[in-house]
Amino acid sequence: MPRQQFRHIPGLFLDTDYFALDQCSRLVLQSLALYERLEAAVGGADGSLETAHIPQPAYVRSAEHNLKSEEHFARVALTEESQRTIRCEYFPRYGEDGHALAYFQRNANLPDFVARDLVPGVHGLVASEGFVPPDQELVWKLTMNFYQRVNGKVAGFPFHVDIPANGVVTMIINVQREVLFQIAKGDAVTDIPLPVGALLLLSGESRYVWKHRVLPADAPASGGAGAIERVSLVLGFQ
Ligand SMILES: O=C(O)CCC(=O)C(=O)O
Ligand SMILES: [Fe+2]
Repeated sequence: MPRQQFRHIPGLFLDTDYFALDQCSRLVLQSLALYERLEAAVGGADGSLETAHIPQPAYVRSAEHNLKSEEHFARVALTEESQRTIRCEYFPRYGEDGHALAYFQRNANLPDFVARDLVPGVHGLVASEGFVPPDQELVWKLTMNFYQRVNGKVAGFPFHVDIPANGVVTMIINVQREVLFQIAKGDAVTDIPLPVGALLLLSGESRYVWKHRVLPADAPASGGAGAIERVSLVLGFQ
């Protein structure tokens, strides 16, 4: 991994070109197809959404006055190849307008394309980097983030710490659009631009103590309201 480290941010690693552009395009198409299936499954049925409490450390909550701890989700079952049923929690609006999130827990619930095209390489990476022994079986968690155009911008993700259930190590795979990622502890904020194809790995202090966010990005001139303008895939393991 031709990785970058950040001397003052323990546990953070960046590979700016983990995936080639054609691999990213494929992952975007596969993610968008899945998004259509999630939306079709919930069918605008706000009434049937359940409530989840998303724990955040007190220092994140007090700094982000508008941060809600309650989010609404639907349990969605999807049929993959070979009639395999996978289940996820789908949050049609996670925190802010224009952000939808699907959360897949455990290997048996990973979408086919993620299990086939993403996890083996990422498993190899974390093993070769010494985060896990080579033969250790890992339990994977996947968050798919879908960001829409809102008021001329591509929606972002406000400051947060990834919830413990996401895994001991979390990795953001940026597949569609360059964005500005920021990571902060106290008042010290570090800007990290993520190009398409980047993999950013958060472990240790950077994962559990520092908070991070993705800023809204400039939206392209063309493009309809409601279109997904950015997808990110976040993998974690336990
Ligand atoms: O969309 C991104 O790049 C960041 C996503 C993120 O921080 C998360 O899913 O926890
Ligand atoms: Fe995050």
